[in-house]
Amino acid sequence: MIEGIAASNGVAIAKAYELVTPDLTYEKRSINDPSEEIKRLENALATAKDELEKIREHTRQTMGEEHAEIFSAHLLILDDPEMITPIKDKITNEQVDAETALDETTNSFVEIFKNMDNAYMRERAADIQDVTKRVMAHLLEVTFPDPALIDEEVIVIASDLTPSDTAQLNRKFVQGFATDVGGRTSHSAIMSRSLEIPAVVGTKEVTGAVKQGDIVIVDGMAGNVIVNPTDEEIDTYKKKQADFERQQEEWAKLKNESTLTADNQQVDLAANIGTPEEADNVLEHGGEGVGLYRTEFLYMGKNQLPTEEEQYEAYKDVLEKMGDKPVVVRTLDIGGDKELSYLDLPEEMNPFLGFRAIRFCLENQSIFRTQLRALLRASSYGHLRIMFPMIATLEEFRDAKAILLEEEQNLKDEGQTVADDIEVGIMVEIPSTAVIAKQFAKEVDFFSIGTNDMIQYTMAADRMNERVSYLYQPYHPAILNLLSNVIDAAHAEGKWVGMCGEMAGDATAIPALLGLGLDEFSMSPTSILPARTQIRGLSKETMTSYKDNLLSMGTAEEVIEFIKDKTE
Ligand SMILES: C=C(OP(=O)(O)O)C(=O)O
Ligand SMILES: [Mg+2]
Repeated sequence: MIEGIAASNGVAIAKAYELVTPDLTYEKRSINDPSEEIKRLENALATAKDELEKIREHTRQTMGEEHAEIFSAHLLILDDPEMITPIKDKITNEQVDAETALDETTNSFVEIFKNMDNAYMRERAADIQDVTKRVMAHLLEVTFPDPALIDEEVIVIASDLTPSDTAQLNRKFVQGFATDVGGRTSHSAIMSRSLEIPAVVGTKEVTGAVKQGDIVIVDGMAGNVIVNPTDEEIDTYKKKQADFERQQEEWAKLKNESTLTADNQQVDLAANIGTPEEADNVLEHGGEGVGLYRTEFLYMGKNQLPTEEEQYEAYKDVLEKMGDKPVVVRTLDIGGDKELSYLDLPEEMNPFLGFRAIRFCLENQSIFRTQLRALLRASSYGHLRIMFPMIATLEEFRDAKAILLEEEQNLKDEGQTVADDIEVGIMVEIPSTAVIAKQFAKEVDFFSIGTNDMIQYTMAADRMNERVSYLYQPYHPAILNLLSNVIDAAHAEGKWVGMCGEMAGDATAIPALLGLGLDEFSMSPTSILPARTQIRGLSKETMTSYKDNLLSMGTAEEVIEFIKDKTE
């Protein structure tokens, strides 16, 4: 049994599918028979084309035309004589092997494209690199894994899964996944919860311990992975799986109830989503709104920026689905573990502390303005709230809001309708903002606390790094004091406070958050009904009476003990 971090509830039992990037190193060779090498190259190109066509078709069916386009771009490269002829010429003229000719030729194209003063051409560089890897794998006769092509029930085993790998996983076949690295709040873990795929992350060793085809059990509740289980173990976990399903049926009975505490105080339970389709999940799980729509996923899994029209359609779709329930849309929060290869931003030493989110948007105003226009145009189709991510200073908020107001005016001048009740708020995820929440509260309409980042910045413990995960402590008194400061500051100005970090759905944290006065809890859709069940059993008045005790404790352990003791 391998222990890791429980990332997404449920139990899965299936064959292992190893998702590993193959070793693509090769030795440069001189050759005698260029025609033989050219034949090898042509075969590799043909296999790559075949695969790309299948992937394109699969993506078109599962994710739509727009996402399939990237593969059409890849296919064009493989058919482009300006790319392929120089590779063949190099084999013939320099008498080198196909691997060397492919690598050196494509590298020189990548270098040229990367340095062009044109975003479109820079995007082509990333495409060339992607297809080259696939062709190279076929030349070297190593397997190139394609998560999108999985067509039998498996558990995906990987060192790490990027958010875009995770987005490609097909829920019908992928029963669960387990990774070496990552934490509960890394974005692949968050996505596994929205896809409702049981997952264990941060095991440090699962890729070493599991071979392709081994039978694997993933227990996403306990955070365990069992490799090649005995029949007895399989029976035990099948029972656990059935218990979990029964429990879900119990929770489902509260789907249409409002969220009231035992002493009749109301709180709002909203959900976090990454795609418009997930809005259906929110309603299915009884969500009272969307507390965080992470729009960056609209920008991922493709090879260029989404247009204003594409964004408008996506926002309108979510707003219409949610009807009069509020939808908090967060503007682009790119950076950290969410990369956009086509923007070709320079690598940074500390991406989580780097050029990301609102910092990027204020410097790339045309990208930001396009998003704001799409949002404003969609605003009349539902109940929209706009939220800026990673706000560290008041100036950032003022600048972002000024741009929003300018775009609103521009649209009105063009004769477009814009809703007149859009609240504008910020994520509180940087300690500087939490500390001076009082000053911010005078200017914003609401706060949503992003504990995923706030904890990593307060504790100086990378949320993705399993080696420091022991320091990533949601219940640390420093965190509780920051939360309390933000909530009190907002309430003093008559503003509401939500939380859209993963802590909002955490059963140990919920009693404390209720006591600190949090108004809105936004979580993975699947956490809503268990949270509602729990909150109906808690008295807000009693929890509030524990506030001073909680804030004056010395360690996270003491906080956990105290909460357990008071809620058992
Ligand atoms: C909700 C948050 O944003 P993200 O997880 O997307 O960084 C957060 O930081 O808590
Ligand atoms: Mg964040």
